Amino acid sequence: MVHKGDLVVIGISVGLALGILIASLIFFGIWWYKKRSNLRQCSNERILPTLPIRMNGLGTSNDFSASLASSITIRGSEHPQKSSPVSSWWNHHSKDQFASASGILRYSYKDIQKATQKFTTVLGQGSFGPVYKAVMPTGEVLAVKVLASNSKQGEKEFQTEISLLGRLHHRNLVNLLGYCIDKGSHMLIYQFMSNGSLANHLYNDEERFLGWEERLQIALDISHGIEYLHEGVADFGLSNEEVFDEHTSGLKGTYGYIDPVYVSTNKFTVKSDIYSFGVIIFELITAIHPHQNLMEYVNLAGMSPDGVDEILDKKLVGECNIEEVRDLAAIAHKCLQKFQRKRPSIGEVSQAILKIKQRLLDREMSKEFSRVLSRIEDQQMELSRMASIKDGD
Ligand SMILES: Nc1ncnc2c1ncn2[C@@H]1O[C@H](COP(=O)(O)OP(=O)(O)OP(=O)(O)O)[C@@H](O)[C@H]1O
Repeated sequence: MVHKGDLVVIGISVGLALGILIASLIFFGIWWYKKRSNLRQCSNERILPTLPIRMNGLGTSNDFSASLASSITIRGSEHPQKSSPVSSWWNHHSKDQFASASGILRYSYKDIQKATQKFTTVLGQGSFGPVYKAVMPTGEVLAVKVLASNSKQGEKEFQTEISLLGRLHHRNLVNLLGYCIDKGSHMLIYQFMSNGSLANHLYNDEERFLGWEERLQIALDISHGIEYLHEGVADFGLSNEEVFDEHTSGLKGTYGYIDPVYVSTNKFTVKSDIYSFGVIIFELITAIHPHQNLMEYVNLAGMSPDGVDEILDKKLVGECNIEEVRDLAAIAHKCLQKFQRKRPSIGEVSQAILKIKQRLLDREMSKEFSRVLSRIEDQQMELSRMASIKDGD
């Protein structure tokens, strides 16, 4: 026989046990949900790594720079900016402006509009859109590439690309410093190259003349820049296989430099860059622009081993070693091979250019050595002449 009092005690006990069970379930549920969110956040961070903010010009020291293929800008004596003015500028702006996807700066449309004087300071035009000079309130000078407005790329996709581009650091590549995605515009913000483009130096008579040794060095620097992109950035997924195709990217590149295989197949590979580089090497040798029938001249010159002598830049005639010119032309011809598999890798191109450069340096050294020797001989003759005069006395 169960008493009424016992029933009450049992009821309370069961109620308490149920309450504790439900509370534990709720607590466990919240804990489990938080853990899941943290995990998701961690995996997102792995995809979009947060990088330290870089200041313009820091860590770069080289004379010439190249971005992929035809984008060749000559680096001048940019002085590294001290971090303090940038930091103080930072303090004067709202934090939202700098919400960065990858550690590089995010600029507002308004700031870029002001810095480019309402987009009137055009530096040049590339296949992705116009490039403007921007002077920031700190005095910092930047180059702003405004991407074509028909881009359907979403903010997240754009930021993912920025985070990849922001991880590229090489002394022969122009640094990406920031970006702007605002009012439907997509912009990339680069370190400003005060010496302008290679084309400017080759085709503008008012610019300083580029000697043979400098041109060889430029070819080598470009080669090293491309080598970093092709072989030094392992986690970028760039390989001998297709890099991207027309369906996702659209046909891009400047007429005259684009690999005909890419045009006909829409498949872009590292060998397409090799082709573009071949065109640039011939520009360095001939100072003929691709739009001025460069390829016709090159094809004619390719018919004989010394054919390049006929198309050598007139300013270089008598100013350089013709064997070195022919060797560089031979490398460029290989880069322009019709079949991509016959084109050399960028590593092979760098090695071949390096060999020419080494020969040039050896030649310079032996010239200097003979100069010193002949000076010593002159001095010896002068000494013995003086000695014979003294003996005569
Ligand atoms: N960082 C920079 N500093 C100074 N001038 C620049 C800079 N970047 C680009 N320019 C100028 O803008 C022009 C266009 O550059 P952009 O990189 O858009 O295209 P490109 O290299 O000429 O061709 P492509 O679009 O085929 O790569 C260059 O030729 C150069 O004159």
